[in-house]
Amino acid sequence: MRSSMSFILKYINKKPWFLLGYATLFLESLTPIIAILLQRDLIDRVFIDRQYQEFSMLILLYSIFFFAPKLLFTVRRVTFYHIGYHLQMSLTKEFLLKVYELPAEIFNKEHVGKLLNNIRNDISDASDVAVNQLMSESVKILLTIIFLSYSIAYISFTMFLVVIAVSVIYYFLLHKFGEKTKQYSQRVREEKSNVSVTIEESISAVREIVAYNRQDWQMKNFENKFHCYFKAILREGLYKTKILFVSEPFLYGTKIIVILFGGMRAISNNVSLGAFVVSFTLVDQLVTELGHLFQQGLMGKRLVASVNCIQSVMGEESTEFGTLEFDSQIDSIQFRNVTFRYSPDSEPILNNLSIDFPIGKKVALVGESGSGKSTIIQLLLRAYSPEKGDISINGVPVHNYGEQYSDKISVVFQQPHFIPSSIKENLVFDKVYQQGEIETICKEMLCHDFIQGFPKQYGTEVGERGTTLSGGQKQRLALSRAILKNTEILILDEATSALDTETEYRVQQNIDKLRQGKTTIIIAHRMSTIQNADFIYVLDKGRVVAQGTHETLMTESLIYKELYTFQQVC
Ligand SMILES: Nc1ncnc2c1ncn2[C@@H]1O[C@H](COP(=O)(O)OP(=O)(O)OP(=O)(O)O)[C@@H](O)[C@H]1O
Repeated sequence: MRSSMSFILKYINKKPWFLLGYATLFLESLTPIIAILLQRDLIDRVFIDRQYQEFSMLILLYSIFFFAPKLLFTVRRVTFYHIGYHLQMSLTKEFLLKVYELPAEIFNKEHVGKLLNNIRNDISDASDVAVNQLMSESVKILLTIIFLSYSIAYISFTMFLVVIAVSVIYYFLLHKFGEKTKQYSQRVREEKSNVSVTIEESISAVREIVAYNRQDWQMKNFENKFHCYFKAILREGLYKTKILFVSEPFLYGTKIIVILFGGMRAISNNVSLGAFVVSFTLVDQLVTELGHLFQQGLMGKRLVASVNCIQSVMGEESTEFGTLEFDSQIDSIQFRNVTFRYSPDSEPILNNLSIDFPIGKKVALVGESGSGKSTIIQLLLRAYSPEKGDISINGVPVHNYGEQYSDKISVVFQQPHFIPSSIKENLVFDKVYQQGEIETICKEMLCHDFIQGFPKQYGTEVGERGTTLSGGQKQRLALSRAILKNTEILILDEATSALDTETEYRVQQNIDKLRQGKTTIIIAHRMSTIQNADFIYVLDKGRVVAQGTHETLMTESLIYKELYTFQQVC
């Protein structure tokens, strides 16, 4: 638990707030005990010794010390919530930054739903348990236990020894039950995460599920996952009940011992009636607080489980990029003898592949589905590293460049993503462009008219994944975004596949005009899209099998000719 706490502490940036929090917490722990101790004077001096003149003063003091903790509790809560929310925010930010740095293969292993679950549940759970429970509530309980023990020792040392014995036994119980509790908690987390993943998938694939009438199958799938989650919760609950079965009788047994022991001493006049009543109240309170501390100990195990889940992502190795400045113009893009596979036990996708992308030209990659075209793009975007060979720009391995690398390349995929914000925001991101500049590009990409057709025009909100737009509209918007960025390299990976042939032709013409003299790499199954490229690479099973212009390939490459003629026939 110590390592989990030190992990959390790294992200707390509101340390001065602790001062206020702990000052109120100190007073909040002390004041109720003073209120209890005042009861002894109330009984012994007012009721037994009949000093009635002290009655009103003692009642006033009692009321103050009785009500003060309620006020202090509110101040403490607000203070620690403040710390907790800031912790949650900085931890989430760090988590997201880490996700951006992760190598692409993580997203194959770790489901996006799982990552979302980390953000939604584990981070908020860890922040809440660490700050509001362990740093606040546990410290308050510990302080209360110390004050109570001191007060008990002051009244009766023998009772204090009983209390010590109870504490020691509690400590061993916690040790015995703690590890198992952590395991049950972890299991609940995993099952909950599986349920989240299933829900996330059900919603993302809603169209396919309805179209294929798979609702019942999906519900069954969800039921199975939920059943496992429920079973995990049940097991955790049963275990918690088992803990209560052991700890509760032990608590009540202690109270009975104190009544017996204290009562006998009061009967034999060894302690005053007031001292007996107060010491019993103190012990009663102490035993309750020990029970709370025990629960906090189990909470600590919950924290460890949450932190473990967060660390499983935060602990992953980030993709290592260099820091090399990238100010110069691009004059070469080379793949040299590149071999690549997605996982060590699978077949290579690219086989000793060498490509020189001509600079300032429109270059196309064609080949059958699965021949490795998109993989080449992923490697150029540095999402993966090759197993063998080099990928370099201006003779420097691409991984050596720093952040400026991404300013050199823009990319449009077949299914572009948008942030839930306005069309304009999605076009510019954090860059500043004149409205006229944006509109000119949008006109060229044939999306200005449909944007103007929306009631809020460029201020129209697009939902997550651009749900308010059609497939073709999304692609044209994504093209505008990329063209606006005006990078030295533009990659279009099936970027116009959702457009009808005529619109695609017009958009392509305009891209060619705007990208004159700049490097554009294009992948498309529709041969008419790539036909006018300056240079075409034909791929087959991860190798370049032919290269040249459309005219030369039609005479020299059987594969290319077949791809072309087949589409003409269809
Ligand atoms: N993330 C991935 N993890 C594992 N295998 C992958 C991954 N992406 C692609 N592959 C595999 O790599 C091979 C090449 O895929 P790639 O997407 O590069 O081909 P492509 O030529 O672009 O195909 P298409 O024209 O259908 O888009 C395929 O066999 C595919 O199954």
